[in-house]
Amino acid sequence: MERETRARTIESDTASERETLLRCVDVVQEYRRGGDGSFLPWRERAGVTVRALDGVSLGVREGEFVGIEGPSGSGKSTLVHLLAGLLTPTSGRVELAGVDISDRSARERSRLRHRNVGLVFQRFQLLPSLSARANVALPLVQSGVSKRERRERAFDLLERVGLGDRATHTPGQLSGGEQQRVAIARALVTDPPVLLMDEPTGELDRETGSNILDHVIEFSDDRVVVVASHDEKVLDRTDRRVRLVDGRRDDAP
Ligand SMILES: Nc1ncnc2c1ncn2[C@@H]1O[C@H](COP(=O)(O)OP(=O)(O)OP(=O)(O)O)[C@@H](O)[C@H]1O
Repeated sequence: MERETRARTIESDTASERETLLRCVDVVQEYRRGGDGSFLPWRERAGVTVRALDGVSLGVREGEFVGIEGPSGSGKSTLVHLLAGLLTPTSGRVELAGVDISDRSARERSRLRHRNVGLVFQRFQLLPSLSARANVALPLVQSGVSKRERRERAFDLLERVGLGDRATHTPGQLSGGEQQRVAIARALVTDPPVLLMDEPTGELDRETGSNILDHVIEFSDDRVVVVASHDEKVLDRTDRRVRLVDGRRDDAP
């Protein structure tokens, strides 16, 4: 469906008809230097926090394709990681598919993420020893889908991103753009209600990037898609943009 038509359809729905599948309220995210909580030399212990997000709120309804824009270091990736439950906020609340995940254990967040979220990262995070098809099928193993169905669904997704003839190649035999397309196919294979992407088109040429976005837009019709990007061609195709500057929203929410 064309962007304009979709935007009108969404506007004409009432709030109660379209569920807010993703929400964060007043989230603050601070990192210690070293970020992962690793040991710090005593001299560095004082004043070592970086406030990456400073009171950000956002709600995304099903059917919406939302872009997150902002300068480098403004907190875009951090927000995507929080919405995916890969991080828990220093303060504030994150809800995924109606569940408050802010204080859930890592295991529970992982379970909710697996059920609800497809993720595409800046670096593709494919397993180097597996074929493209096995990489795409991987999330289905955890879901208990039969081997035959896994292969079929993975192959179907690879065809949709234009890589049907590369199904048996390993990531090392694929270009950066092809690996990115494998990563996008893997994010879609479980048919998740929420798709989160961090700079998904960085490695893609204009035409391939545009084709991939066509798939994503089709996919977003009754789901949530959030994309963090510097790419105007991507942001132009979203329903709305959220702008971050220094960890705060700089648009009119
Ligand atoms: N693991 C970490 N440990 C410490 N600081 C971090 C960590 N991750 C991000 N930061 C800091 O948090 C701030 C926001 O980073 P983030 O990666 O979210 O920004 P971004 O908008 O995605 O940037 P880019 O567009 O360059 O990818 C930056 O100041 C960054 O240096």
